[in-house]
Amino acid sequence: MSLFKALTIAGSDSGGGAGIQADLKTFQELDVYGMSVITAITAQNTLGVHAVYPQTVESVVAQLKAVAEDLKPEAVKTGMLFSKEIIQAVAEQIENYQLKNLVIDPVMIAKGGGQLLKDDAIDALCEYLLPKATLITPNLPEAMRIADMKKVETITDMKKAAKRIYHLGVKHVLIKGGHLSSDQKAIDLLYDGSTYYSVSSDRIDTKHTHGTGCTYSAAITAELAKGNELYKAVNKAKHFITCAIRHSLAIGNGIGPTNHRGHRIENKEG
Ligand SMILES: Nc1ncnc2c1ncn2[C@@H]1O[C@H](COP(=O)(O)OP(=O)(O)OP(=O)(O)O)[C@@H](O)[C@H]1O
Ligand SMILES: Cc1ncc(COP(=O)(O)O)c(N)n1
Repeated sequence: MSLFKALTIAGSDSGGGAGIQADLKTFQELDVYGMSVITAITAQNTLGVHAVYPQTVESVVAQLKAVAEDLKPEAVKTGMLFSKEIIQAVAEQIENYQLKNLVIDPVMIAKGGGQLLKDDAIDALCEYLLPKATLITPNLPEAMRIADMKKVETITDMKKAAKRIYHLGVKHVLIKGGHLSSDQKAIDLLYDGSTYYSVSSDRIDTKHTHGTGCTYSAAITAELAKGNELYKAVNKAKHFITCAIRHSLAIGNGIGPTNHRGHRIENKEG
């Protein structure tokens, strides 16, 4: 049996619910061998981000070279990238090693508060990384910033933002609807430059949604690593994240994490 490999380039969440930790748990659950390049260490728990310690560009490049030269991932995702210097270095190495199936989760602000991408880094993300990517997965506030719109709050806004982001050079845009009003389903909108696809689930009534975006983009990356085409990978990942939210964990005193074993519980695998 083939063993597929996926790489996450992201920040560490000491609380284990988001970032590198969520990504590696997701890869493991989906039977994909996981590797990591750590861009920043955060001191974080369910209540928020206490401190951010960015890695040097030298450290990020060394980690990426070590993985790319030996282990050769079939798919790669980026999460917290923090600065324009790190973004530029990551983009150069992705080009250098011709890494394919690139998924960008443009993480900006943590759910509990805490800036994970500097304001002056958004332009670098658009200029250097988007043209190399198979998919970008912004939530509504991130879509608003990247599309340079005043608001993204409705499905109509999401369609307009997706088109604007597509024209920055990325192959597909998936705008996540977790932040839509709470009486609406959890509708995500996928756009490939010609057609809009709705990827939807019932909205689950829980406050424990720490790491939903990281887990979702990691699941898409794992499914791409296994050779699934994009639309199928997104649909499989939507099932994975919905199970993870339905069985999310009420641990800590704030916003608890999703449960990466949720899909097993629903399949009665224990
Ligand atoms: N309450 C919910 N019930 C069901 N699905 C949800 C809920 N909240 C979010 N989702 C889904 O979870 C996925 C992640 O979307 P979301 O908008 O929460 O991302 P995000 O804000 O980037 O997450 P985070 O910043 O917490 O990592 C999407 O598929 C979204 O529709
Ligand atoms: C290292 C890291 N990466 C990403 C997130 C976003 O996740 P959330 O918005 O659920 O806090 C985070 N909190 N920490």
